[in-house]
Amino acid sequence: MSPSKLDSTDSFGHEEASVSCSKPENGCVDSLSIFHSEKAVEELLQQTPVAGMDEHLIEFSEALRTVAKALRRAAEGKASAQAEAAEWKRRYELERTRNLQMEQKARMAEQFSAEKNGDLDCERVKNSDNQSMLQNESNEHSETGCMKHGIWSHEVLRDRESDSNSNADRNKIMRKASFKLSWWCNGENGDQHKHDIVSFERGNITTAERSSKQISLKWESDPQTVLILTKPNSVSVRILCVQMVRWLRERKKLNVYVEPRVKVELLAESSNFSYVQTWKDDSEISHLHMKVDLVITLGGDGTVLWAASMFKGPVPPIVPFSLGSLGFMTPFHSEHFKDCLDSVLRGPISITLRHRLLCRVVRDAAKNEYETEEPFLVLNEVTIDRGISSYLTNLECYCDNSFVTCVQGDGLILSTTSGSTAYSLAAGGSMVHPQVPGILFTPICPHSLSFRPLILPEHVTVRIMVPFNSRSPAWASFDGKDRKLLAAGDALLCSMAPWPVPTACQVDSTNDFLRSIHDGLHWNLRKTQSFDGPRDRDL
Ligand SMILES: NC(=O)c1ccc[n+]([C@@H]2O[C@H](COP(=O)([O-])OP(=O)(O)OC[C@H]3O[C@@H](n4cnc5c(N)ncnc54)[C@H](O)[C@@H]3O)[C@@H](O)[C@H]2O)c1
Ligand SMILES: Nc1ncnc2c1ncn2[C@@H]1O[C@H](COP(=O)(O)OP(=O)(O)OP(=O)(O)O)[C@@H](O)[C@H]1O
Repeated sequence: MSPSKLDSTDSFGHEEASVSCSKPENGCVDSLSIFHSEKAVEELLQQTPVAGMDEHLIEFSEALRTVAKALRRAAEGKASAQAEAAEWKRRYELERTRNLQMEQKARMAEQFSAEKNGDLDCERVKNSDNQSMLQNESNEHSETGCMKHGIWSHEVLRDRESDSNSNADRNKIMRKASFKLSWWCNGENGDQHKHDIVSFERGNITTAERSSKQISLKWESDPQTVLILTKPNSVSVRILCVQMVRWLRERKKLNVYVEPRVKVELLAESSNFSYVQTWKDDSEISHLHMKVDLVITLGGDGTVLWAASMFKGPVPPIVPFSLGSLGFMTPFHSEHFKDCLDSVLRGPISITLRHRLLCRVVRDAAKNEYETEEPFLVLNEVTIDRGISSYLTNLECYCDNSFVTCVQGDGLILSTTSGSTAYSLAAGGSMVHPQVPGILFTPICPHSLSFRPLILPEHVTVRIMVPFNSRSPAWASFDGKDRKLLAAGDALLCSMAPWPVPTACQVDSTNDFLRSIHDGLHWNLRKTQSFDGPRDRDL
């Protein structure tokens, strides 16, 4: 610190009044020194005025007092901003730790499940009559378990489910079909499984793992249970659902789950549908991912969003049939449903791993109790907008701990790459291949000429905060649903979720994406220029 000193001695030889104002190294004045300065001015003014004292000295002292007050206010403001920043940093660290823990938990659960299944298999090999079948399985497992031929992960998800109401079913083992995933990249052969993302050998930086790979799913045991989700209030969907349920049960011998509403519709059609399974209360939905091998959606993109929203953790592969108007994420045609499902059930199939965003609302009022509201998982986007308010939205945006910008406009969209062709596109964002991991940062009608959309990397946490000086609250909505009020001081934290949504492809993820932007959006449709006309003859 280097104190700057203002000394004055009046012309009558009075005692020297010393007003010191200390200045820290970062150039900001600290509040303690300002307090001393102000006190010194106060003391100076309280001294009995000496006859004939220069009026200028009084004016000067008044001015000095005003300056000291202003400096004190500034320092107080800074201190409170620093305290707030520290608080947010703490919350950010908490969020990061929580995400890491969640990922770790998921990994451990996977490992545990794989180990458990390994044990289960061994026991069954010993005990079961059907030894040969299990022997084959166990051979397959050991092969995939060691990541041969660039194939990752053998995931056998099984759970033992005993139904207490039925003796016959008591010992029934409900099996989830196991599958393996593999992926490839142009130019790579058997060497995909380097785990270093970036290697630095002999001074050359090379990347081994890139995220946009075509992923292929191969069943290791036959799928047995299918969940069908349908768009409500559609006659064509209802008719197709009836045909599909029958075919899956009678021809494919599969267990079929539907939503309670659909079960009622099916029973109204025929009492033969009593074999169709459903759930009684919503808490059972959280266990669905352990029972279901495959999810089929009959509807448009909204039905795919609906299906994804039902799974708050891992999502089984989804086969989306198109019965909507646009169908960006629904590549399968309902007319050919038998052929499509035959080939999906047989495998292998290309899948698109659609990344989701994990969004958490943090209330200012809940500063000290971090665990407040249930997080949301979105497949398309989270939108923060002005709702019914006619004022500009004012949103402070941070990426990890760095300030990004202040959005003044109708709002902001934080989108996945799958959502890049939805609301974000309408707001001027770029279209991005769904397998590119990243967070799109797209303003809605910003009142600024230079606010271009951004794409942020996958590993960041974005924080959107409604500042205290905002004229109105903001509203957050998740895939166009569940609106939440964000009052001044509240914030929304958003990061990449560990559970993507695997959707089956018609061809592969790139082909399907390009088909969608051509057929669905008529992207870059223009009449081809004719050959006749002027041309560069001399080049
Ligand atoms: N101005 C806009 O474009 C706008 C406004 C509000 C919401 N939306 C989108 O609607 C979505 C909710 O869909 P919904 O079906 O429940 O509502 P909805 O019935 O209002 O349909 C919205 C439209 O967006 C299309 N869509 C949805 N996801 C898409 C995607 N990933 N790529 C391309 N198109 C997509 C749907 O096919 C549908 O035509 C939101 O997540 C949001 O992205 C768009
Ligand atoms: N199983 C379901 N239960 C409740 N609501 C659903 C279900 N499936 C879809 N929805 C909702 O119904 C609405 C319309 O669905 P969807 O987008 O699939 O049909 P669409 O509008 O005809 O298709 P498109 O969007 O392609 O034109 C969406 O808001 C979606 O959230």
